[in-house]
Amino acid sequence: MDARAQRETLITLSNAGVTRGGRTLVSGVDLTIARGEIVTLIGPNGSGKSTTAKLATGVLKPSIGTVLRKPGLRIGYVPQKLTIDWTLPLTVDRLMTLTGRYSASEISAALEAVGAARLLKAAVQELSGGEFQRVLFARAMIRKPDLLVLDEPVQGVDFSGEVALYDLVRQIRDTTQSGILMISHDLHVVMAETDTVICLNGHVCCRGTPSAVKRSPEYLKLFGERAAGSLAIYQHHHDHEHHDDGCVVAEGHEHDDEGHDHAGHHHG
Ligand SMILES: Nc1ncnc2c1ncn2[C@@H]1O[C@H](COP(=O)(O)OP(=O)(O)OP(=O)(O)O)[C@@H](O)[C@H]1O
Repeated sequence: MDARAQRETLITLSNAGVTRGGRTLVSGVDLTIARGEIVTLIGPNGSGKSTTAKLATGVLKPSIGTVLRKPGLRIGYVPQKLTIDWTLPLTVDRLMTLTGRYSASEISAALEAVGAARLLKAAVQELSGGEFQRVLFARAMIRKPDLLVLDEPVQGVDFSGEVALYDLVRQIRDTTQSGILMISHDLHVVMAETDTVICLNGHVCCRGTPSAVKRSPEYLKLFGERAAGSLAIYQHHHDHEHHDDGCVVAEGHEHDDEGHDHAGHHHG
């Protein structure tokens, strides 16, 4: 069965907007997120990205328009910043239980799923930027969310770490079929797998696939001619198939147990 054809819509914003004290923070946002879909919000500082994400998650109520969420929608949130008392010792397994009660096996499985199993007993203060982001992903995923909201998932991470984190986002999308709403605060990278980029500037400036947005006159007008170079699209050319067990299907072979050569992936 075609998974795309039966994708369940998780959230629908129709002409949604927020006003505060007579000021419009964002308006006219139409947006849907379905299961297995990646939507990325971009735009300059103060353009309404966080406000739009808060409308989607229900943290803010719309002043104008409507926001519909699938009943019982479970949301996992990876924050841009986490307020932690960095002077107190805190291990990763303890961090995982600060906002919910989970069994040791649930915690291990969540860390395993993001490639961070070995960090279980590590001190949060000693993690690298990329390791910390992975732990935050695990903390969001342990709730088995229908929708994962990622507020600037790659900040504080170097380029190879970025590549690894985008790989992880794709893997989470593929394995869990959760919807993903990403906020990119500094426009530098949009995942090529993003189904829809929504470029905000207090309203929806333009929208579409990453490459369509990059070429759109509204986008170029907003960010200038240099913009086309600044919106780097994180490419992942998937030129092979995977078996259910994750093994690569070698061309002309039914199953290749040693077929873990991912030379076909190009990151750039
Ligand atoms: N609770 C609030 N009350 C009043 N104004 C607010 C509130 N929250 C945000 N704003 C204003 O709304 C506008 C949009 O803010 P928002 O945080 O959504 O932007 P953003 O695109 O996420 O920005 P950044 O990239 O800087 O994080 C800004 O001008 C901000 O100052």
